[in-house]
Amino acid sequence: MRSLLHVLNLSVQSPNRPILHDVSFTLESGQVLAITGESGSGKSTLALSLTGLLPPGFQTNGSIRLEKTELSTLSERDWCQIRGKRLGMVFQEPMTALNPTRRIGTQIGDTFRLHTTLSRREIDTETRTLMEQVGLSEADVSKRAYPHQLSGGQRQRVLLAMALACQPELLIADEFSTALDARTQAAMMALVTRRCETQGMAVLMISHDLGLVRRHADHVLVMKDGACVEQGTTASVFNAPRHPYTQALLTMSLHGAARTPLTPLPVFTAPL
Ligand SMILES: Nc1ncnc2c1ncn2[C@@H]1O[C@H](COP(=O)(O)OP(=O)(O)OP(=O)(O)O)[C@@H](O)[C@H]1O
Repeated sequence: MRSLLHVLNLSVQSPNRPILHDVSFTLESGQVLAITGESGSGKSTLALSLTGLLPPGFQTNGSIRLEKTELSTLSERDWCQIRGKRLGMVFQEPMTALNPTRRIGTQIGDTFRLHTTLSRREIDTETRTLMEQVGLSEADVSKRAYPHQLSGGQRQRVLLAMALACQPELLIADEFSTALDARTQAAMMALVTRRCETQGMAVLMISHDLGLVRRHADHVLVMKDGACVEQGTTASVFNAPRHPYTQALLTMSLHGAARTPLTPLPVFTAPL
């Protein structure tokens, strides 16, 4: 296994105040790292820093290295070569990530058009295969459909297809399965895990769902107030949490109370 992502002393400052403080971790290829912590602890800010998508006016310090590429100083032009190709992303709200005016097949195909030299026919075949892999069979969803014709879960599947299209080295998934039903969530995670095993893809998943984290992550990093309070293998963090905050999170989760104080309930988008 090779070391893929190195984050060293990453700090992020919004125009008003510091948000992340000296966050450091590494992620190896083929491994799943879960970032967890309560609402407002900085998980999404971390995901945005790793994808070069922080809002204007935010400043970062420290290093984010994807193998030999330093990401923290990349120009927007260079980012376009990395996002969608070496780095796949799936975020929480599929409707904002998809273009409402373009058919879903076209949007999946765009990823191939942008990053590969595949012919039109090959892109068509790849798009169909990917749609099947994420559970969007032709019988249920046409690739000619528009995002608004899909349910929230189907839109998340489209986003996952786009993220996986170019076989990225790293997938960053921010609460992407939170709004999915248990069966769909399990199917999507199985697909992601298979990519880790067969292609060595690494996954940084952000989730407040400790059950999901325990089932799927190899390592866990716990965040509080923009800092990492604990990190380690999933077994060590769950079986012998050292930090009182981690202990409290696990206790709340055990008693089914985690969701209430940690994060608002997910918003479901009903099928149209
Ligand atoms: N665009 C922004 N401008 C200013 N502050 C922001 C912005 N986005 C996030 N923050 C602040 O940064 C802190 C961390 O927010 P972030 O969304 O990263 O937390 P989170 O752990 O992902 O929370 P959640 O689980 O609710 O998504 C919060 O205090 C938030 O108010």
